[in-house]
Amino acid sequence: MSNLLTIAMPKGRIFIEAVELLRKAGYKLPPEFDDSRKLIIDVPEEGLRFILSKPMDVATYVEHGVADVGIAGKDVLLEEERDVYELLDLKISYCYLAVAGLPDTKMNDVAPRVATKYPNVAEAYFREQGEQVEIIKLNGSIELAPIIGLSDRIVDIVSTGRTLKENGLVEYERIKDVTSRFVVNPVSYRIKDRQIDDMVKRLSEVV
Ligand SMILES: Nc1ncnc2c1ncn2[C@@H]1O[C@H](COP(=O)(O)OP(=O)(O)OP(=O)(O)O)[C@@H](O)[C@H]1O
Ligand SMILES: O=P(O)(O)OC[C@H]1O[C@H](OP(=O)(O)OP(=O)(O)O)[C@H](O)[C@@H]1O
Repeated sequence: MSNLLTIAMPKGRIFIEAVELLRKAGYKLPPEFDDSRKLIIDVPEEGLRFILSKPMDVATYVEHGVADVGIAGKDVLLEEERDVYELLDLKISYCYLAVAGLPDTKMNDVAPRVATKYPNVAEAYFREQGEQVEIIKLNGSIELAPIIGLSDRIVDIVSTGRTLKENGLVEYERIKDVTSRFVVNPVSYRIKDRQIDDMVKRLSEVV
């Protein structure tokens, strides 16, 4: 195991906010963070190794211990239920999970279909509502599904609401608020408790 604390960072929209937060917490991160294609960036002066992964994969790296800690969306943690400790709500990348569809439509009585990138979240939500639905897993552009007749409803992320609006869809129910969380591998937390507690403390002072 490396002496550096390895942190799995989500590429994409959370990345910029997460880097900003770390800098606010006093970590000196080199300019290569802001414009790089590198997937592993060591910052030995801070005792840190960053690995840059797809947002959906952060908790996988942390669960397997190849990253000690990570920053992951609550949506991903709800969907995947990984064996990681969620130590801090970083309160960045705010959005929420919602059920949406075409306006003024009812779900099909027979085998209603729900398209989503979050099959487990959607399944659990409709089960709780006592509705049996067929889940159709998509990987993006979820809003297409009801428009072209692939599904009756979608379960997806809403932030500004612009994507729903511009595609003529409306929100039916709000499922869960989502922000990014600081997650930790349980074994790393035992072995590198001092480094991890220090990071949690510094981050919690700036969230
Ligand atoms: N519109 C949004 N506004 C704010 N936060 C969002 C939004 N969409 C997603 N998020 C949050 O950001 C995380 C990463 O979303 P992003 O769209 O960058 O990932 P992705 O769709 O998995 O990546 P990619 O588009 O590269 O496949 C999500 O897990 C969620 O927590
Ligand atoms: O309410 P808004 O501010 O419009 O944001 C919501 C949109 O953002 C996300 O999509 P993303 O941009 O990640 O694209 P994707 O379709 O590839 O998932 C999400 O899946 C919605 O489509």
